[in-house]
Amino acid sequence: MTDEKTRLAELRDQIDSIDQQIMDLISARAACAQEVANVKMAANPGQDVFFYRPEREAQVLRRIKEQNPGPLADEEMARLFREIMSACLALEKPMHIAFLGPIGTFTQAAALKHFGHSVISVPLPAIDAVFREVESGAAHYGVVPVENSTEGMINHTLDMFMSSPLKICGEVQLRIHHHLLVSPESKDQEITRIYSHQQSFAQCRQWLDTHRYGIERVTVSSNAEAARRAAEEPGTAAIAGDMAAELYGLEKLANCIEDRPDNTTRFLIIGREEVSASGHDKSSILVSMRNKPGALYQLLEPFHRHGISLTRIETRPSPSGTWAYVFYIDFEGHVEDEQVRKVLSDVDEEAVELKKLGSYPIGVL
Ligand SMILES: O=C(O)C(=O)C[C@]1(C(=O)O)C=C[C@@H](O)C=C1
Repeated sequence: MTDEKTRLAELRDQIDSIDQQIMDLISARAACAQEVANVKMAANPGQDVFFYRPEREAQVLRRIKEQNPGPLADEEMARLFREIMSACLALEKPMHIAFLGPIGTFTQAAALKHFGHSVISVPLPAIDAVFREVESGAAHYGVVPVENSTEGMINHTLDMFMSSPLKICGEVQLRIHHHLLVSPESKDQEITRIYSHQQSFAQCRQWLDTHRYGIERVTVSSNAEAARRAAEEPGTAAIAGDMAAELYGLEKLANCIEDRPDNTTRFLIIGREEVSASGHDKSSILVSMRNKPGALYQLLEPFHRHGISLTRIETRPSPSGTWAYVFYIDFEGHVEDEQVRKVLSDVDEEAVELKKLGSYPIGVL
């Protein structure tokens, strides 16, 4: 044998033996998770058992990122553990996750990034349908988009919280890369029409005006639907992401055409229960104030006084009357924290209505 062959054979023997150890350890971990499920069921006989623990998952993934010795990148190591935990949770209870579909959307990519690939993901046609599926108990959790770094808030999602009893259980951010996609048959043809979702057109406006000026742009209900049409109609293209391209066998005419290279969408995980503190959390509330001078100051002043950082404030028209407003506020901390408790009590005194939408771990992945 040559030196190369000898050395490769040695290294591959080492890899085989390490793989065996990894497998034994993953199996031991999975058996532990099964036992955790037994303990949870025994402690809550006849009740709804919450097998998925977002705060615990966030703590596990944070520790992995902190203690990762390399050479794998922290994100890569966390992704591997994300999948191990996903498989362990599926052993405890297979999770049904509703998401804004159809399959191949960025929301599905966000759902899989957050929960891993061992969940059953259920596509639904609209944001309110995702809420209803979780409210009725048909799905354990739901995933909906809430804001994009280029285009701003997704108002439909914010407005759903005014009437829904659901809680926010988590958040996940996804870098959004859009491509100009065509079917292999259309690759050498003239493109006369481009399909996409209205948000994606907005995120690629400058690129389209510069590189495909004058071509008809047709808005459809999702990027995946755009990809489906481009796959079926010769001479058309779609703006969509990698998942949709793969699903419909499309090729890239142009790669990463979003106007801002940091284009990111934030998604919320919605569920029926409150999440305990993970040590690095965020909270969301909806507040309506009396329409009087200084109302906004009165609302924000307690946050300053108690040293709580706001991460977002949005104004939405109130369903209760013309020119009345509801504020949607995200801030750092958990409702179990002393300072947050004080802020919320001060805000509650001044507000017409205060609705706590949930405290949840700040996205780890
Ligand atoms: O710690 C638990 O409660 C578990 O169920 C175990 C485990 C894990 O695999 O680490 C699995 C699912 C939960 O979402 C969190 C953690």
